[in-house]
Amino acid sequence: MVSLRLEGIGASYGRQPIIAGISTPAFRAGEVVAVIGPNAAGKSTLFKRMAGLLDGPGKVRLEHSDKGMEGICYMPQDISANARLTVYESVLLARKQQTPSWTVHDADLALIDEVMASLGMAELAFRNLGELSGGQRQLASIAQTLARDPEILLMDEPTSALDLHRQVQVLAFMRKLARQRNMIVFIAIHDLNQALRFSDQALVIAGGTLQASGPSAEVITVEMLRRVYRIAARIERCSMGIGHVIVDDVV
Ligand SMILES: Nc1ncnc2c1ncn2[C@@H]1O[C@H](COP(=O)(O)OP(=O)(O)OP(=O)(O)O)[C@@H](O)[C@H]1O
Repeated sequence: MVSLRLEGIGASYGRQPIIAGISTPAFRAGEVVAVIGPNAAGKSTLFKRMAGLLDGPGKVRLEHSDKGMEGICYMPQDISANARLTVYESVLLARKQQTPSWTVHDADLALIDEVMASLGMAELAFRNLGELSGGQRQLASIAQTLARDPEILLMDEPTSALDLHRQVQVLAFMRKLARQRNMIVFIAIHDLNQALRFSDQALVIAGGTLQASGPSAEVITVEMLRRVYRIAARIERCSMGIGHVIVDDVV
């Protein structure tokens, strides 16, 4: 089963270094990894570097991968939808871009139906992309990404435009899918309570460098919140034993 480790990763825009020296332990198939940190910390830049969209020092080390770098799929934060396609067509197109032939098989259609049903968006299938709300566009983008059948998924704030019901639906689905399909799912996310609930591991990025990594409950601590986010907070366990961040003030 696939594993991924970062070794001294860096990236720049022009001459401006944005991230540097990011090394991690190995992440394993089935894990959801929350990538957290303040605005402009370098989370999207890290994803672009991991997906091979930016050059830079360091290595993305994959082991036991069937697809190599081809299996890394990046879902960007900004999702424009100018194409005159229905949601279904856009998901099918995303699926066929990954395969050598344009022939559509029953298995392709079954996978798309399953993904759209699991995301609770079957009723959007024949709507045009251009007429969707922000949240609906985000769901369409998630479906397109999943139809590519990635081994490693890099999702940049995939729930930022979704209502609470859909946030939980999508994050719970991603966690289930990571385990079922033996994927590693990295999710850049600002909601630390959702990170505590739905991720196995967390990476904290600030100022372009790695501040902490490890099991989410060990990484998202009162001390880290003060140091990295400059907030005074408590972390209290709910009746289900999951930690919740309660913010008292900025520091
Ligand atoms: N195309 C670009 N050209 C130049 N600088 C860029 C470019 N894209 C991002 N940056 C800069 O790189 C830094 C890191 O940006 P990045 O988008 O990686 O942060 P982020 O952690 O994802 O932030 P956020 O949480 O606000 O989405 C920022 O200072 C940003 O202004």
